[in-house]
Amino acid sequence: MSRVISLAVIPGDGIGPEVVTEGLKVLDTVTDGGDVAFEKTTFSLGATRYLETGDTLTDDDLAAVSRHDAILLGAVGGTPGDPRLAGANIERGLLLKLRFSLDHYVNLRPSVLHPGVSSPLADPGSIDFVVVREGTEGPYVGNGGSIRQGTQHEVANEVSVNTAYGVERVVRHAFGVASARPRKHLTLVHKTNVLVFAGGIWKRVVDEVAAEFPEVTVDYLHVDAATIFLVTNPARFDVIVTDNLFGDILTDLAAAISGGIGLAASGNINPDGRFPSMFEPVHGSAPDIAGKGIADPTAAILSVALLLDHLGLTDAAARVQAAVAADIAERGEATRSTSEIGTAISDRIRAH
Ligand SMILES: NC(=O)C1=CN([C@@H]2O[C@H](COP(=O)(O)OP(=O)(O)OC[C@H]3O[C@@H](n4cnc5c(N)ncnc54)[C@H](O)[C@@H]3O)[C@@H](O)[C@H]2O)C=CC1
Ligand SMILES: CC(C)CC(=O)C(=O)O
Ligand SMILES: [Mg+2]
Repeated sequence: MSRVISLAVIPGDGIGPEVVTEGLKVLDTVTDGGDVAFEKTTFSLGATRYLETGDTLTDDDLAAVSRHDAILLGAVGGTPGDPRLAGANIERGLLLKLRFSLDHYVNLRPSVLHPGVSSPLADPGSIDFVVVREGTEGPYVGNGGSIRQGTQHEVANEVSVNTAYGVERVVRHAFGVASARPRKHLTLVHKTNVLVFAGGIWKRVVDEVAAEFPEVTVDYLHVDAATIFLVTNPARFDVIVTDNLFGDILTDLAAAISGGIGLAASGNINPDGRFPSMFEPVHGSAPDIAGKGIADPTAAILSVALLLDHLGLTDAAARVQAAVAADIAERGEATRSTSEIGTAISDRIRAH
């Protein structure tokens, strides 16, 4: 064995553990007999753990997770509105704390309409784009507050933070992604007509960095118009760069048009390599279907492919992607369980 990779596994809540099981099944298959071994440590973190212990992500948890080469996460969070979780804020206290502490400033979310997948769009054309979502700033940083809370005179704010440092590094990364793709096109999505300060910095930085990438063509869309074109002409997109909030929303829409949220994978990347990057499906813990064995594990499996690619294991990543594409192509209308899908994809990898 020439290389050992330490992997922190955070199955999380709801369907998280169900889809992570299938992701690991595929990871074990694709690395079986090779010269790379994954040494996995499972971390019990999430709403379930919070309800049992009152802990969300302690300093010790964070330090322990950080010591790994990479992280695979299922999903965290309980049923929206569950009063027992009202004070916990699992999403901010766990998921965002991980992304911020590990400096995951690139949130990479590819969307591809695979052959055989039915899109809700009448005429989707070709869908093959990647959203580069900023991962450590924007309105998600917790820069807000409320006065007179709970009264009729309450005033609440949630301020979007956009630093020149933070915007520039993610924009430069997005140009690099665009430059490496055949179409070499980048679309900035924001709302510069109204959010003049936040939008202004994004527009200025994109214009400046564009000069370093003359091979990349650039355009701009307001986020509301971007939602129109994602539905009417998704083929126009190659790389989208946008802030944390717009990227969150647009990537659920991107998933929906390209076959569903069960297929959408993502990577929270620390490009500098100072911290482990974290790979996870775009979807959440889906409490409405948890425990039924019907969640689609494909997004988690494709997240494993992104993880392998990030670690430089490009052959293994390509084998997982090919097996997923083949499985999707032959899916048809048949209903299979979460485990059956994971096993079918593993079997395809083994057979090739
Ligand atoms: N990265 C994470 O850990 C995320 C966590 N959340 C949390 O997850 C919980 C539920 O959030 P929701 O807004 O309901 O979003 P969700 O993504 O969990 O579910 C939205 C809809 O998509 C369906 N769905 C999701 N994943 C699926 C899969 N793999 N196969 C088939 N159907 C799937 C669900 O059944 C539901 O109908 C909340 O606590 C939320 O905060 C939400 C998004 C991301
Ligand atoms: C807690 C949220 C930021 C999670 C989410 O919806 C996402 O990252 O897509
Ligand atoms: Mg989201």
